[in-house]
Amino acid sequence: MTIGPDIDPLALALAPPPGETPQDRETRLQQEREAKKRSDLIDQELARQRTTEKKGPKPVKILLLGQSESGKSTTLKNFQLINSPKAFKAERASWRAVVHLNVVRSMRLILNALQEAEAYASLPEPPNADDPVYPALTPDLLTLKMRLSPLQQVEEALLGMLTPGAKLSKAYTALPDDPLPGAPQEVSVHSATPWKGAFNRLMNNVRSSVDGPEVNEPQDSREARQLLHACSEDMIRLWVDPTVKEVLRVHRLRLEDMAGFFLDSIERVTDLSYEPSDDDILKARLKTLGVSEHHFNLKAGNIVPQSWIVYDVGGGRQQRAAWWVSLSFGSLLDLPFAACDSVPYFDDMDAMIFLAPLSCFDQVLAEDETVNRLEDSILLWKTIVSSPLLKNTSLILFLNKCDILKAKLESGQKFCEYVVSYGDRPNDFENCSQYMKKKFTMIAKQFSPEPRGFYTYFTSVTDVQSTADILGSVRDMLVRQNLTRSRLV
Ligand SMILES: Nc1nc2c(ncn2[C@@H]2O[C@H](COP(=O)(O)OP(=O)(O)OP(=O)(O)O)[C@@H](O)[C@H]2O)c(=O)[nH]1
Ligand SMILES: [Mg+2]
Repeated sequence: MTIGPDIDPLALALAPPPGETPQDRETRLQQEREAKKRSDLIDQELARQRTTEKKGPKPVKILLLGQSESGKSTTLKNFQLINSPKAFKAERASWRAVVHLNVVRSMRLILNALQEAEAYASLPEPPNADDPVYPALTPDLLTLKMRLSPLQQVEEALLGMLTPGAKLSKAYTALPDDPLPGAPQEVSVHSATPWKGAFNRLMNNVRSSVDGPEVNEPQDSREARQLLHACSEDMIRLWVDPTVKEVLRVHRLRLEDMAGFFLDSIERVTDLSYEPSDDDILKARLKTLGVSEHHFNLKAGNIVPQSWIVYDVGGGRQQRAAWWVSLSFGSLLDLPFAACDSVPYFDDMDAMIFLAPLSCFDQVLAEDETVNRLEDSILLWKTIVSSPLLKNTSLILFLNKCDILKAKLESGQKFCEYVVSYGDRPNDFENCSQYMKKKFTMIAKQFSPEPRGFYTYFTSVTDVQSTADILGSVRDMLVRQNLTRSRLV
């Protein structure tokens, strides 16, 4: 057959074969229907791939876990410092307010201890044998105490500016052995409250000038800083006073071991031109409530930037109750306090960084003074590694606060008095830290439902450089892990 100009080749190709029987026709139509179905499926798959490519590859998800004050938010700050330095810098004004709140809280703890010493002194009867014996307060100290009363006003003003959602956590009152009603509490902020944004917006119109660092600063903020600056000398006098040191010793309050300690830098941090350094920001303490997610674009070597999401949670006892719900039911977002705008699931995490502060071997929980902090960390670790929901999540263990552990051991604090199983091994950092590493590793091996990636680091996450190195190797390891997983898929 020849094809002439009046013959459509397509119609010819689609035409039924000559001499087709009804049965042949049915078979042919059936085959055509199946071919169409296959073609539609391929089209759908291509469309899905195009959408996924537009959205970019699946982000790497990391969950930060650990008890309160273990260093989760400080680790997050390191992520921000490395990966979003501009945003980190832009938030300095907010962190300055937190540093100031930390100073005020330390001061109020001292004033509270002085109050107790005064109350004991005024008792008509001599105290019982096991009552604390406080030194007599000098008239000079009583005057200082009175002169520092405006600090409460500073605290209220700073809190009010940071966010109406910020509140004084009840947790602090449980710290001293016998807390007085009205003891200064720890400042916390709910992760649902965009506190840094709110404060920065307040400061938005602030511009630098030769007259002062921030001429358009809101009046409340300026007044709070001026008041704190005016109290600076009195605060220093109070902090270095030998009677105060003795009162604190009797009160068993070591402020220098507490989170957010800035009393050795009062003059610097209350200066009117003070800008917090990176180290100050890492040291500043703000208790986390709820869950928050933070997005980063990370670049490793020649690999295209990868999107990472880091989840920070509150580690207090009450906050943890919610983790258990998540470990049982999956979603963090179902929790009443969650602040995430997408739905994060524990079982969808690529890795979990668990922070166990080794230095807390001689401390008890703020929420329950019958519980040793290190023991609490070990139990928490056991529960988390046993969770079936996290069985595919790589475990990254940060044995944290190594700087404080070293200092404590060097000052003669005995590890074996608190960790009895440590026995008569040497009381030095090398041996104590390796002992704890073995303990945590054994639990991970024994209680993990399935074999999984497990990496341990000795950390001091307030140290910017060493933490940057560690987070760099965590990043490389997760990039490799993801590549291996995608090849396997
Ligand atoms: N010296 C020292 N201080 C640390 C270290 N890690 C954290 N800190 C300090 O410990 C305090 C508590 O750290 P955070 O990161 O706020 O603790 P968190 O785990 O987020 O606590 P919650 O929000 O209550 O769950 C902060 O003042 C930190 O500066 C460390 O390795 N060394
Ligand atoms: Mg936190």
